[in-house]
Amino acid sequence: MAKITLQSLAHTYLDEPQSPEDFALQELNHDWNDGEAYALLGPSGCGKSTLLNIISGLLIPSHGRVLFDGKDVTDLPTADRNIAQVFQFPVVYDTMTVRENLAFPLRNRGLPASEVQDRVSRVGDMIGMTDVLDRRAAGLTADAKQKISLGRGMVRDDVNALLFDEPLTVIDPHMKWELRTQLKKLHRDFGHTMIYVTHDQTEALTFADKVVVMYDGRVVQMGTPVELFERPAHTFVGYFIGSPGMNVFDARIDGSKAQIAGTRFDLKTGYKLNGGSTKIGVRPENIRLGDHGLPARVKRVEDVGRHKIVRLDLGGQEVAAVAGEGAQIPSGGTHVQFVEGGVNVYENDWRVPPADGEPPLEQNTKDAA
Ligand SMILES: Nc1ncnc2c1ncn2[C@@H]1O[C@H](COP(=O)(O)OP(=O)(O)OP(=O)(O)O)[C@@H](O)[C@H]1O
Repeated sequence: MAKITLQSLAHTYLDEPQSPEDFALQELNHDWNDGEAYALLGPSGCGKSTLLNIISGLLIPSHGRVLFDGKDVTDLPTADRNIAQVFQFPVVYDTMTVRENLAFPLRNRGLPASEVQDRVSRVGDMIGMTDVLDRRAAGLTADAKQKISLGRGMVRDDVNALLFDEPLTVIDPHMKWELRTQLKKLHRDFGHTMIYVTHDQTEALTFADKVVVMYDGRVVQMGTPVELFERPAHTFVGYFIGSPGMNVFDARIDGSKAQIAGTRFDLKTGYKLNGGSTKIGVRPENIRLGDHGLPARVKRVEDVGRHKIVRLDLGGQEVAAVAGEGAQIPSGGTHVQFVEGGVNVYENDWRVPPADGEPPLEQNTKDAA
């Protein structure tokens, strides 16, 4: 396995870029640690495939370098990077059996027959295809063929990295869950460096140690699922992660005092700001309804099983709050309060940490007084 370093990496598909908007990938500098599982998450067109293709060698970046364990591989073709890749759609040899397909990357490298057999039966089990190992791939469904592709990607344990580009798109929902669990187990057992591209937050958050969130050609945050949830570095991360996403309010902030829709309140901690546009982000899970706080009006209540989502109007801004299954929701006028530690402050859409430092993350969910 290898540590992957991206040095001043950027990419434009244009020959003569005129402005930052002409870049599909804005400049980034990152280390992807050896043995960690990363998810690359973001909406369509944000640059995920561009970045993955640069790492895999399918695309030579217009700017910057890619290093594997300190060795510059920027100009090396995919075949010389010693990586395994699984794409959105199956790549299998139809004339071969499932077993031969799975064994192919191992035989190619001259592994002894007994080792090939061992690994193939283990991977066959992992993808739920033990019973059909001796069937030809030609007659199988697209779903089954994609499982073979996944298995082939996972069968070698000597690759620098395993790269997945939306590999579960054609898999049925139950098997998706199963395969994700298996991929996680594979990572625990073998410690591959894995990069998994997806636009599905559930997939990203359940699979990865670290999630890399991309937006508009930029990496806006690289963090653990808890960090992304509790401290979104950019308002986009707050909005994109979570269901519903984070509420983002236009706010005036002066030291430790804030004002939303004409009502002032105490943030309990100060923020050093530089005169940019300021916002406050609060997760729906960190909003309580009651007799005190910011005046709001209940617009509707959505019952989603284990909890309710309350949609409110706060001075013209829409707010979502999560309430317990049995909670009594007032109709019409009410007040909203923010849970202490559940408030994030943003300037020009980037998070500003409290001036006196961050409290530990696990203490972040105490109820407000
Ligand atoms: N071969 C290409 N030539 C020109 N522009 C491209 C090319 N491939 C991608 N782009 C552009 O680069 C930007 C990033 O695309 P990319 O495919 O990397 O995004 P993505 O996040 O992987 O999207 P998706 O999830 O839809 O695959 C988009 O604006 C896209 O139109």
